[in-house]
Amino acid sequence: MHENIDTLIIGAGSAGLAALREVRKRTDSFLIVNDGPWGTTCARVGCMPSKLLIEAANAFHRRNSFEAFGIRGAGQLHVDLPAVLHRVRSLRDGFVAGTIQDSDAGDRQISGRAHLLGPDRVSVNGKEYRARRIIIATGTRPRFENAWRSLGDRVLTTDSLFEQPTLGRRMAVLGLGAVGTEMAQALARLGIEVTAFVTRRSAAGLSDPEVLGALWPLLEREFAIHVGERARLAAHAHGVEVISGDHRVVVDQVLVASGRVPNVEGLGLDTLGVTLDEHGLPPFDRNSRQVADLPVFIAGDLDPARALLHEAVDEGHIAGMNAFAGQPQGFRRRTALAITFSQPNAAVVGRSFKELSGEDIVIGHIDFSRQGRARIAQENAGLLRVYADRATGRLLGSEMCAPAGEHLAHLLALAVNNGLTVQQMLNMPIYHPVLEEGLRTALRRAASQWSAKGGDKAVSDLEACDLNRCGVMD
Ligand SMILES: Cc1cc2nc3c(=O)[nH]c(=O)nc-3n(C[C@H](O)[C@H](O)[C@H](O)COP(=O)(O)OP(=O)(O)OC[C@H]3O[C@@H](n4cnc5c(N)ncnc54)[C@H](O)[C@@H]3O)c2cc1C
Ligand SMILES: NC(=O)c1ccc[n+]([C@@H]2O[C@H](COP(=O)([O-])OP(=O)(O)OC[C@H]3O[C@@H](n4cnc5c(N)ncnc54)[C@H](O)[C@@H]3O)[C@@H](O)[C@H]2O)c1
Repeated sequence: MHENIDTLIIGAGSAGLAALREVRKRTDSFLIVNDGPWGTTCARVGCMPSKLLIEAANAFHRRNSFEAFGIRGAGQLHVDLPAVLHRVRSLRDGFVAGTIQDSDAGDRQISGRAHLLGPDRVSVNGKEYRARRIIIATGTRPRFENAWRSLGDRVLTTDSLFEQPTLGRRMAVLGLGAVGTEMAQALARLGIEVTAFVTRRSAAGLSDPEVLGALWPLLEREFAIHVGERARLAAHAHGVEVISGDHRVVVDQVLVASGRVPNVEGLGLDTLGVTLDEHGLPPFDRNSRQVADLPVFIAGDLDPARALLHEAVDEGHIAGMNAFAGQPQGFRRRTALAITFSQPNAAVVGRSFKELSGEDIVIGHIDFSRQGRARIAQENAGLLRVYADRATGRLLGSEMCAPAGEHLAHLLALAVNNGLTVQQMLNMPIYHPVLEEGLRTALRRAASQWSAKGGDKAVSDLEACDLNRCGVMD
């Protein structure tokens, strides 16, 4: 026995729920299937609880600049970790409840693990469904070695970190991608003695060695970083021993942040009749999300190319729309934008330094250690670099670790998205005193390289115009 439906969505994360919004506009004959807890990775164990922890950590960290501001008594403050974690969960639960409520599909949502039986057949909880269209959005899970399970709650991932009633005094963090960088700094700022283990000198997804070179010592000022062999974990009388080559550290708990793996096991992608790649994924078009020429679409982090919330949501919408299009359409994707919420914020906008390698580019920079507004706020650290095409002056990308970098990165993304040149960016008004003046310095330095005279002062931000026709006051 089987049931016929029009559309079946596998996975109710941010991508699956975005697809659901499109599907509901087009048919009532749908089913969304989710394995495990509802409420999305982002709200439950990802973006939201991590930012909640970071905000608490940064609030406490601000006490370190109080003396400089002339505010005394900061030494009296202390962190109540159970209270911090309670607030994280409490607000997080509200975000999760909102997500569940907004996406409620009544009896057309079921809990269970879906297995494909072919491009139009899916089994869930022992029942077979035949669907005209299938959207697969099963996301990822933290990379975790089976051997570590015996160490119980001493080895955490972001799936379990925020559920802890409290945390140990000493923690190791494996990996300094976005998760590791954000969490290592936040835990250190909450007073935990953190040692990060990495296999190579890289952090926060930065590819520009100068920007990484600016961020690295700032991180090292807050927690120890060991670069070496892949870390091994062993039970120890006083916790867990983390071993990397000759380097050994005993900690109370370990946070594994060494990446995420796509949820493809047991999904039955091999029944689609197409060749799977080394990650177990079928061939699909990144702009239309269609798998080969099948009525099957892929969305979200399952495809690791752009494993970020706004991209997962875009992909869900694209998949949902294209599932009903006679001829699936390719959508122009947004300018790349990735922000790691360390302090200073690390960000990559547009094309990264690595992606531009070998191209004829002009680079402008600003070192925030002497930037006015950053000094006023006692946040004067970091480096921002902009990359522009030498031939056209168009801004191509940027990498940074900068105070309020999250906002500067959005401004730059808007410019890259709209194909603006460095000179066009310099035409925008910039207030005083703001951090954007730092960005302007970087742009001016880039612009000065097109000037015959060279040097910062050779460039005017305003384009010359006929005095009779422009610059007239109303
Ligand atoms: C700690 C952390 C912090 C993050 N912070 C940010 C951030 O600040 N900004 C940002 O942009 N991004 C952030 N991200 C990334 C963001 O969370 C993801 O891009 C997003 O959640 C991906 O959504 P998704 O729908 O692809 O996957 P998910 O939300 O994981 O949804 C997939 C769903 O499919 C289910 N599933 C799996 N297999 C099956 C099956 N066989 N049958 C049925 N259901 C199945 C899963 O259980 C899950 O519920 C963060 C991630 C983490 C881990
Ligand atoms: N602010 C944000 O937008 C944000 C925050 C967190 C996560 N995310 C997203 O979630 C996804 C997962 O992030 P992530 O940081 O877990 O993964 P990641 O793949 O970005 O980083 C993992 C890092 O761990 C290193 N590593 C791998 N094995 C290791 C080992 N054995 N020991 C030490 N280091 C090891 C890798 O070289 C890599 O640098 C990413 O796609 C990221 O974009 C985004």
